[in-house]
Amino acid sequence: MGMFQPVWLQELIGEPAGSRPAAPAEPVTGMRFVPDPVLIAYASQTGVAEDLAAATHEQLRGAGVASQVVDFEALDRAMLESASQVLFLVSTTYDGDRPDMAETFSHMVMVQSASLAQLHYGLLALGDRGYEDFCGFGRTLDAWLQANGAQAWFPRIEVDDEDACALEHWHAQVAALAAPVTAWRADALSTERIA
Ligand SMILES: Cc1cc2nc3c(=O)[nH]c(=O)nc-3n(C[C@H](O)[C@H](O)[C@H](O)COP(=O)(O)O)c2cc1C
Repeated sequence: MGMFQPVWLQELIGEPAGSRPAAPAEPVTGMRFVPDPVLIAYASQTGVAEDLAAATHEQLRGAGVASQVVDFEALDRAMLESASQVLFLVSTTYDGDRPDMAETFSHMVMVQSASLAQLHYGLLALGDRGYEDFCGFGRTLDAWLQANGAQAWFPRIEVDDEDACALEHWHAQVAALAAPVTAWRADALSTERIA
């Protein structure tokens, strides 16, 4: 085979190991929302995750991204299997347990498998390092999502006692996901003006 293979052929036949320098690992997809509405799902015991879900909803509204807030009481497998992008905000209570509003979801949905290969998500896990099982429910939920094929946009963000840095990191990640949407809309608008 000559040196100048078309790219599609190189991809088809592959290349011997070590024939080109290792490329940096790339995420499965870009860090961006697609133009579907974003589902914001929260599980909260004392209201912190609920308030953060509302703040995230406002943030997306400001960025021109449609979103819908739902609590874990209303969340079911069918909703997740038909969603393309979800932001989860969940706390841990009792001894590393889920909030009460996530009880049915835990017992009915998380004990089974689901088809979540189409799902991209971000997860904010609220907890307190003073408890033995830090962010227990957030970690269990994350493991279940991944085991069922869902793809995280970024590693789970864990929040110790409402730590401001971790919360800033969450909002920055949401802004990064929304930025291309905002840029795309601005671009479409300017194209319309020119036309
Ligand atoms: C009774 C009680 C039990 C808790 N148990 C845990 C726990 O096991 N692990 C943990 O990481 N955080 C635990 N926390 C901390 C909460 O997860 C944290 O305060 C969180 O911000 C609460 O969010 P929420 O208001 O949305 O429920 C507990 C808090 C309370 C009041």
